[in-house]
Amino acid sequence: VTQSPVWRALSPAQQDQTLFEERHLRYISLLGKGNFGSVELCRYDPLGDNTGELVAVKKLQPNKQSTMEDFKKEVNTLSVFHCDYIVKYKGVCYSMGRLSMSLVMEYLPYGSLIGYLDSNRHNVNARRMLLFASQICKGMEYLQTLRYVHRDLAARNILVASDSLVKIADFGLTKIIPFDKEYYRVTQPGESPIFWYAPESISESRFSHKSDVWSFGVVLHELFSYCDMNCNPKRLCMQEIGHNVQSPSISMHLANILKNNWRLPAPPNCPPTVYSLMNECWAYDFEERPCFSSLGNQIETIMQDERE
Ligand SMILES: N#CCCn1cc(-c2nc(Nc3ccc(C4CCNCC4)cc3)nc3c2CCN3)cn1
Repeated sequence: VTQSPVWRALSPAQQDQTLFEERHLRYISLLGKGNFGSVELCRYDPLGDNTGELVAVKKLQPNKQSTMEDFKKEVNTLSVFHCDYIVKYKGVCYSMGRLSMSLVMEYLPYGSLIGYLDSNRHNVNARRMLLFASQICKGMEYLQTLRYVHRDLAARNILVASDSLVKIADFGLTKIIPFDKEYYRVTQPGESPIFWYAPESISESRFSHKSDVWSFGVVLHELFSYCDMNCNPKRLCMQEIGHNVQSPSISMHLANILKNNWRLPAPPNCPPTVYSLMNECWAYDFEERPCFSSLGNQIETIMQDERE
């Protein structure tokens, strides 16, 4: 279509396929809400005949946590990624005369890993979980080649494209590591998902590919727990810390129990090889943690054994 005479007649702005006109975005339903804003299911229907494509539109809720500046960074970050295991950027939609903007992405029909595993627990076996884990690994390996740290790797931010494909989403907290350092130090830790954080991230706000590896270990735990809310990482950590402990000393208590070598317990029926992989990711010293490429190889090996 982009070489037809009709197309050639359009102006460059009209040919820009990453620009979505608000008047053609038809709201269908709410897909997710967070401290970032909200994600809506819309149909982009310029012909007005319901033949348009379904898209996921993330609208920014400017609040104390996330500003328009952060949102623009998130849009720019996502727009440079081209990877089968990272949710696809489609473009932006400006409204109120460029005063507000929305991020348009591919719509993944099965939602987040949390809802999917909870409702498909009987037909998702260890092999399929390892397939998902290896895809997340490949996505993280790709991010690492571009020097990005995700900083919010968690099952809630993994989306399910089909019964055999998951993708990493939500790059609201993603940072690029400066060329002369091996880590990123955050100044203003907002709403921090500390139960997915490595010890050095909790106590020094220090983030690196190795802190993403720690979070990947927690995602493995969520996977093999079928994202059961009764044994999610936050609940298990709070049980250990003591439910009566209040913020902000929770992070200090969490840092302490991790320093004393407490770790999340093995999920029920979790293969011992998978639990030891989690514990490799949870090495206290970040230099001892495996890199994503070695994690990917180990997962492939375990998948072979699971097949036999
Ligand atoms: N990550 C992150 C946190 C923010 N967030 C992202 C999305 C998102 N959801 C989908 N798809 C989606 C979502 C839910 C359902 C159902 C599940 C059953 N209950 C009813 C709803 C179905 C399909 N596709 C996306 C996105 C972003 C790009 N493409 C939602 N929240």
